[in-house]
Amino acid sequence: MSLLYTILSGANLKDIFITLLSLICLYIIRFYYKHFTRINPLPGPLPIPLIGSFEIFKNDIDAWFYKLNKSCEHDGVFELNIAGNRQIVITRAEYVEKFLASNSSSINHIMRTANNGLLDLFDLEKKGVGLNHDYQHWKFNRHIFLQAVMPLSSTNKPSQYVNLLFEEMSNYWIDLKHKNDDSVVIDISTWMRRFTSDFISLLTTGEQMSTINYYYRMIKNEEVTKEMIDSENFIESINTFVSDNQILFVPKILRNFPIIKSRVDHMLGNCNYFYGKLVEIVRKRREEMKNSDDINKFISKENDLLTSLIIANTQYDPQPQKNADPSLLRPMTDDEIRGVMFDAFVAGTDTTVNTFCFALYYLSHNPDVKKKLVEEIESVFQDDFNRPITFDDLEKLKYCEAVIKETSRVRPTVSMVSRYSSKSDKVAGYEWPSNVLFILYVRGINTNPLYWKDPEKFDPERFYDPQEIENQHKNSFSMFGGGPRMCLGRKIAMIIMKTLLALIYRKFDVELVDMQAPLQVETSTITICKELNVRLTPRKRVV
Ligand code: HEM
Repeated sequence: MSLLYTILSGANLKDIFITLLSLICLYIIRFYYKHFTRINPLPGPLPIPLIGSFEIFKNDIDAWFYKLNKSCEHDGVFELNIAGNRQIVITRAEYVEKFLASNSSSINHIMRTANNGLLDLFDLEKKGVGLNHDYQHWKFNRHIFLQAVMPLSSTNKPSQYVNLLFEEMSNYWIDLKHKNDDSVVIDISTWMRRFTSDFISLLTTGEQMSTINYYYRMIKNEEVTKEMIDSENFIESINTFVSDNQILFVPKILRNFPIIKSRVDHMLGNCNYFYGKLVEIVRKRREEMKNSDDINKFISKENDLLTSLIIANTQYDPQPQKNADPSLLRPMTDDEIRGVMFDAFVAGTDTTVNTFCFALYYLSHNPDVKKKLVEEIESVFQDDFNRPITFDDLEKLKYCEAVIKETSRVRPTVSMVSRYSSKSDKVAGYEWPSNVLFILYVRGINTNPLYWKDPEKFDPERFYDPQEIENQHKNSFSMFGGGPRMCLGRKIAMIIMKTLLALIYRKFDVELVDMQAPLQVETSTITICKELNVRLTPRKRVV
């Protein structure tokens, strides 16, 4: 330090300027030297030092990927540079087996990111599941999360919650309709964001937040309680995290650059608030359990996620694991539970909202598909259009499931899945060293004409007609990823979306307010439906 001071104090401004300029030039020369001598050069835009491509500052990264994918003519692999990191983008089904298989071939690519960004600053490097970069911690958290969530996925509970919340929400919609008009116009994406937050809250804690109620009261200009405001702030913090989480991957060296610093600081404040709330919830439940005079009531496979996480590997665990790896057999700490709860809220809310909104959009643009869906719903519920939808009903809603899958094919909410290699490996026909970031461009594969006829056409028969299902190319469709990092909430997500689609089309005629308007989307790590205005008209027989 003192040497630097001596040099600087003896130098004039011009010398400092020349030195700085020389250093920058050297850095640029080194950057491009490394770029042009890189291993396995692939087509892709020329990167800018430190930044990579300016497109990362745009709101819809997916639109950029989609365009690049087309211009690379479906060669199956191209490359990009984002924030100084080289990324190999895969768009062929044949090449993704290595990452998405459930066998040992995917073990070389188990991490999701390079971890040269700010994960540790946000205390995510060793926490939770989704962004966890520490193999042992990830394995433990994933094991316990899976153990807690899977039993719930085969009970009636998730459908019950959807029925309950839909009843509340649809009553508000009916109340909001104009007196002289039968219908109501709403931005369904805003309502559904609250719906899924209230749902995940019920699923994880057994307690409902009040965000649907808050939103209704805001529209009606009615008084809101402190509890409602707290719920709203809580979901606001989830939205902030989801919409700006690319900031976690900014290289450490850029952390204090002017615009980046304010975004990082804002996100830090947001995460601290979010973590604080979650820890509060965990501690409160522990306290309730400790003070309960009947601890046995907590020993159930139908527990909410939080209770299951607390009792996992304790004497109260209803499904003690005997043969598992010993490192997986300890109880979780409060901080670990907080990390997993964080994942449930972040990974479970926006993904589901957006897939649901996209389904409404495509159904409105495809009246024949909508007709077939409504016919299926009518055939399952016959004349009883008001009874709650059960887990058993969902089994019969096969076309409904095909609609959801087709929606995710043409417009996946998670359009990119990443993997970071820990060992050298052959991928997409090239030999790669370790520490390479691969992006499986799901939307590119899902709409690749090599595997799909008329790929842009919305046609749920692809997932309904047994012949079409039989002819599907392996790995040509992925909605929930695959292999050891496959989505942990996939079963619950399907339950929510099927129940919701059946409930809404059973009760309302759903139309887009503006059929000419394109989908309003924005992609950070997931594709978000920013707004979707629909007109809901109660179906005659149920009013
Ligand atoms: C339509 C709804 C959903 C979609 C499309 C979706 C999609 C995905 C995808 C593509 C991944 C990455 C998988 C991979 O890397 O191979 C993922 C991971 C994950 N999802 Fe979901 N998801 C949805 C709903 C949910 C829900 C409701 C939950 C929780 C209740 C959830 C929890 C998770 C978790 C914890 C991970 C991280 C797994 C890991 O890294 O090991 N997801 N999801």
